[in-house]
Amino acid sequence: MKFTDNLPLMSGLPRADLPTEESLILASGSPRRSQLLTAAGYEFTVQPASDEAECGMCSRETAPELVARYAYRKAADVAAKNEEGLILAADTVASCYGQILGKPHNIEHAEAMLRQLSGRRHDVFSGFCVWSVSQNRCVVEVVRTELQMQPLSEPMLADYLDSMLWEGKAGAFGFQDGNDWLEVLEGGSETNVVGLPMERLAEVFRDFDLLATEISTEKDGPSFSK
Ligand SMILES: Cc1cn([C@H]2C[C@H](O)[C@@H](COP(=O)(O)OP(=O)(O)OP(=O)(O)O)O2)c(=O)[nH]c1=O
Repeated sequence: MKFTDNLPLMSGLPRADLPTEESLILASGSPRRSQLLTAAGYEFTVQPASDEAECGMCSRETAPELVARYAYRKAADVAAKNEEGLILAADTVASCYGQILGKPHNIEHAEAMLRQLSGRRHDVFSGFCVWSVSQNRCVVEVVRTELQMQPLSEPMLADYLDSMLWEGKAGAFGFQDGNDWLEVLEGGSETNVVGLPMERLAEVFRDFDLLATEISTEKDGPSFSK
């Protein structure tokens, strides 16, 4: 089987007007998030958050709580460096039977994650934060998508590990990398799986005035449970 990172879901992505006059700043180094925003027709600059924004895993934290907290921290990190701007940050993890799977550290870690997911249902959660520096208000949202991974044969697993496409991807897989190895069961946002739920993002831009809350002084942002 040939694997390529090709984001087949690029047409017809929803786009909404930005809720403030500020320029959009993507606080993420993820190439997928840039590609999705570009494909939807947004203009933006990229300022990845510093690595420290994504640290400190709490043992009792659920996957949606974690991605909400990281998205908020990444947005806060970049907001602190800008006098104005509409900051967009996100974080994505996979979750399988309560275990949170982030980005693999190396090929052995990637293999262990893929063996764990093989043939199983699991969830992908993306949290995102839209933060207006001029208004000092933000929205944090989390979207869940449930997936079924086909059982991976040994040659398929070896091919995918050799391709190195797992690098930098939560759960060590790219939804965009295979042909039919992953099926969406519920929460049908394919863009959510690859790092940014474009449908919900457009709604949040549209309803920002209603949804946004004052930025608190709390380092990890508003408590989030879903
Ligand atoms: C599940 C899945 C994740 N991913 C990617 C999206 C994210 O880039 C990455 C999860 O890591 P994140 O920590 O969410 O993002 P990042 O490190 O790439 O970028 P930044 O922290 O600067 O925002 O996994 C895919 O590309 N395809 C998939 O199917």
